Amino acid sequence: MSKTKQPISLFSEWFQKELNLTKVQIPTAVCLSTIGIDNFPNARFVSFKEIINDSFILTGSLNSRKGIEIKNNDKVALTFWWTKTERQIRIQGIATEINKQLANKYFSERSKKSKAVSSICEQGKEIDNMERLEKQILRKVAEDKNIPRPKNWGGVSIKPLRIEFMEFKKTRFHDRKLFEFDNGEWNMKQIQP
Ligand SMILES: Cc1cc2nc3c(=O)[nH]c(=O)nc-3n(C[C@H](O)[C@H](O)[C@H](O)COP(=O)(O)O)c2cc1C
Repeated sequence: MSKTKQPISLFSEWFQKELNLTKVQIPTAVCLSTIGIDNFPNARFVSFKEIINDSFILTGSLNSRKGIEIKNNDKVALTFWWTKTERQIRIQGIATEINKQLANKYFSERSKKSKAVSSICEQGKEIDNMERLEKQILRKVAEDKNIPRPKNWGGVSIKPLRIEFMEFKKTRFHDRKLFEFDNGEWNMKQIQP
């Protein structure tokens, strides 16, 4: 193993390059994998917000399936695939809940419609009456006042322990750099494609 460039700055560099080139609607999409209560892995796309203190921030409902799974097991994975630069980034790390102030900040940046959906819906629960639920959301949007952050809406900060950067090559001899955090520092090894 050799010491090398810090992976967080490499991530930011790669992300910025993709953002400069891509035209996709949600370039921040990332696959979040959790370990289910039933031990099945469970994956879904979410939106990557930003890096704070070398950790990756995501937001959403805390008592949905992903929230419950993270509370039960804080080991998670993130997988990015960027089509313009043909790069994949795989991250494994430990998730912790972000504080209320930060959750308030992210919630305040959401559109009124998103705020209304988050405050009315219990993400993942079965719908008894679709029409009633939609009406409740519309009523909430129409109310001429600020919608406060529901207690069950927040975010997680994922502290990475392993980050793999893969550059896809037409030759199939893909470039793979695996960074592992050990004893307070990052080590890198080049791994076979
Ligand atoms: C591109 C994309 C971005 C998404 N962003 C988020 C997000 O930032 N937060 C979130 O809770 N759900 C987001 N979702 C919805 C999730 O995929 C998922 O349906 C929801 O979080 C419920 O997952 P759960 O039942 O595992 O908790 C996004 C979906 C897509 C396709």
